[in-house]
Amino acid sequence: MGSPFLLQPSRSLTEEAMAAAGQSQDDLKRIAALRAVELVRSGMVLGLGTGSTAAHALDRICDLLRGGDLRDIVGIPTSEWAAARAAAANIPLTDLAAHPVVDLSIDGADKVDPALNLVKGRGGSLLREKMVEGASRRFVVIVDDSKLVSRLGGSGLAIPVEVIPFGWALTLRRLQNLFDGTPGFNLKLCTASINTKASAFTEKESEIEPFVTDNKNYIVDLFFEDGIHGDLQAISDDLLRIIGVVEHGMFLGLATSVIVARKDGVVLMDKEAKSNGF
Ligand SMILES: O=C[C@H](O)[C@H](O)[C@H](O)COP(=O)(O)O
Repeated sequence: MGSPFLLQPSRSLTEEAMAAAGQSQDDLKRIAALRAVELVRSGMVLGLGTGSTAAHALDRICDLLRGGDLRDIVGIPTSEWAAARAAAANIPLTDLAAHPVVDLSIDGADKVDPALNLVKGRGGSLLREKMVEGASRRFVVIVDDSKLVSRLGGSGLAIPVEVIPFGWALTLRRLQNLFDGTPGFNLKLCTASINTKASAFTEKESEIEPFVTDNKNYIVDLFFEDGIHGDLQAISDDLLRIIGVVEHGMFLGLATSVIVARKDGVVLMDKEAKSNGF
């Protein structure tokens, strides 16, 4: 990994641990975000993440631009939310057509497993996130330690799958069939379309139908009582083979590092060394 991306602690671990003690979850998100933004250099093409943790990174980038510590940044937003937030912060925006290679993406995650596989998309923008972060030389994930899991798909949190409204009932049945017989498996469709925070879930097709009336894609949630067992890549391939499925929220092998803010300090997980205290 090249030196521009080397994570150097800005303060001692002890000092950071003291600062983190007694902090709220949002404070921990901010701490992780600030550490990630230390990797941003003038002139970079940045992937701008979505969600409450990424918001702290955007705010910090904005402050650095305002203070003249960063210059010539262009950002590729991973959602309409990120675009609006970046525009308000005067971060110039671009897209993957103009910049097919992104220097650095910084984004939160819903869950992170020990191999740095992620679940993302609970904020409703998994497709754009996967496109931008998949095109990034480096993808740094920022989380508080509540996001760490031993296995994806458990902890009462679903794997979101984006589907198109056309033929939705057939797509749902195909998804159901894929995991038929999997212990603890349950499937629900969010009663909110893509790019909106899910507000309710339902399993009954009669309740789903009224919501599938526009041309927006929808999120189907796959619940696994005890997490996903088995080969995640094979499951990903099976999901993407279902016609009507656009993308899913498992981000496998995309994160280059994860910055975890805990009450006792900040931990870096990266591909070379799975869990380095720093
Ligand atoms: O679609 C949303 C994104 O994947 C978010 O990065 C993810 O949901 C984490 O969000 P937050 O930082 O708000 O917990």
